[in-house]
Parts: sequence; C-alpha cells; structure tokens
Amino acid sequence: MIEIREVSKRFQDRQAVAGVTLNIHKGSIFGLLGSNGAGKTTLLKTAAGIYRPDTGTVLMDGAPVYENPDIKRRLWFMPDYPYFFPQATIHQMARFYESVYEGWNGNRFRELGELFPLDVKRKLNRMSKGMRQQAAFWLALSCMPDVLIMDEPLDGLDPVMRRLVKNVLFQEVAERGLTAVISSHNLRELEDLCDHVGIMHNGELLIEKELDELKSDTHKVQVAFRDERHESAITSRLTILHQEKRGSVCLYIVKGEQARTRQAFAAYQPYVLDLLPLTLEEIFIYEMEGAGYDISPILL
Ligand SMILES: Nc1ncnc2c1ncn2[C@@H]1O[C@H](COP(=O)(O)OP(=O)(O)OP(=O)(O)O)[C@@H](O)[C@H]1O
Repeated sequence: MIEIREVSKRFQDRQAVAGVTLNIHKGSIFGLLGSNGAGKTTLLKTAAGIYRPDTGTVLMDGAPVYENPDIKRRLWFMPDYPYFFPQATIHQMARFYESVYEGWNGNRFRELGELFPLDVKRKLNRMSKGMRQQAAFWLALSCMPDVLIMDEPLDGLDPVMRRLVKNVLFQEVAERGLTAVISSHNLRELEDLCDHVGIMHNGELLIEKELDELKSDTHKVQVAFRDERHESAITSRLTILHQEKRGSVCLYIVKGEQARTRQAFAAYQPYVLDLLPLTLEEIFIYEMEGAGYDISPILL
C-alpha cells in the first residue's frame, strides 16, 4: 500500500502540492485528475520518491519511499515524456533494465512483444511519441514493478493502443496484484479503467472516492409532484446536490441509498417517479459544484 500523509511541496513562490493525504491500496488502479498546474505531476513524482516532500511523508508498505533503494526497485515512475538513452533501441534498453532491475522478466518481455508492433532494433529517438509511449509500457511492465506510477501515459496512444494498454494493466492487476496510479485530464478516459479516482485543484486533493461507492450513492430523480409545495419539502428530507425544473417535471440529484431515496419521494405519491443512474462525469460535476468548483476543464 502507498500512504501519502500530509504531503506538501513548494517551488519558489508556487505551492504545487498542499497537504495531500491519500491511501492507495494494493491491486488498485487509482486515477488522478485535475486541470493544468493542479499539482498532479508533482504529487506523482513525490509519491515515486523523485521529489522530497517539504512536509509530510510517503510510505510504501510502511517504509519511506524517498532515498530508499529497496522500495525504488519495486516502484516504477513513467513520465509523460518517456526518457531513453540517446541513440538506444528497445533491445538495448531491455538489456540495460535486465542488468539493473532484479524483477526483469525476459518471458514477459517476449510476451508483450507479441502485442506491441514495434521493431526492437529501431532507435527510440526515431519513433513517434505514441510509439515511444508503447515502448515505455513494454519495458516498464517487463520489470514487473509492484507499483506503476504513470503521468498522462495514454495521451499519445491511438484508440487501439489505449484499449490494449488498459487490458494489459487489468491483466497485471488481476494476475499479480499490480498497483497502478495514473494521471489524466480526462474523466471519461479513466472511468472504465480505475477503481478509485481523485481530483486535484490548486495543489489540494478535493475529492477521493471509490467509483462503485460513488455510483451506488448518487441518483438522478425525475418526479412530477401532485402539489408544488412538495418540491421544497423533499429537500429537508434528503441530501440534494442539484435541483432543477423542466415544465412540471422536477429533476433532483440526490446523494444517499437508492431505496431510501425512492421511499422519500414515493411518500408524496407523485404522478411520475423515476430513478436514473448517473454517469461518473455527472456525479463529479455535481459533487464539485457542491464544493464550489468548476471541473469543466477536465471533462474535455
Ligand atoms: N520544477 C518546477 N519548478 C518550479 N515550479 C514548478 C516545477 N514543477 C511544477 N511547478 C509548478 O507547480 C505547479 C504544479 O505543477 P504540476 O506539473 O505538478 O501540475 P500538473 O497538474 O501535473 O499540470 P499539467 O496537467 O499541466 O501537467 C505549477 O504551478 C507549476 O508551474
């Protein structure tokens, strides 16, 4: 497990990360969202032990990550622009990692080679951004890290490769309990990949939730009441995140258990009562609206 405890990091006059606390469990895929400059990269680099936090600590299985070679052998950070040695080919990078990473697995490297359509003898600096990103995944996963921290790894990949990489990550999580942390600007991109999601803004972690919990806990209710007074009466009985009216039909976004929500509305014997599921995007919009933030930049 990764424990990020009260971590802050400042660059000159800029507070990049401000008191973030977060636990990421083994075998979890955690998605970190946020607008430009929110502090995602800084938090991920601190979590990976690349930056020393100004205050707070990052622990992996109870041991500090910063300047801890034993932990670094089990943790891999994939930057948004993967770095390779100048002039190196995939084959040469593979030989290098094999010599320095205990976890290097030649069989896994060959297996993944069947999936990524790349020439191992071609120089990486002649490849496109998306091809280099594929190579970075291939090499990283061949080192069999326990934790893989990725900064916007899907951005340069085409849709087929995105799907492939997502499937490989699912497989790694299911078969050997990989823990993955992935940052992105796009909520929709992360929706089908992650089990937990956090949103950063101005260095702070505004929301951190399990997706299933979020989805089962928030409902859209369409209702036509018999009496207009019921429209405001219901608000004192439930946690309403959002409310609007279209003609005679009222729309409520309600937080809470489904049966209890239905029961509360049904008590007024409305003409129409429908409970509808929300997309993750809608849930975040309403949650963030409730917290006073505009998250449209990460909805793309
Ligand atoms: N090395 C650095 N020196 C000075 N300021 C930095 C440095 N790295 C980041 N910052 C500042 O810290 C803040 C957070 O940056 P960070 O790169 O962590 O954000 P981000 O959420 O990853 O952004 P983006 O989505 O644009 O990649 C920004 O204001 C940035 O200018």
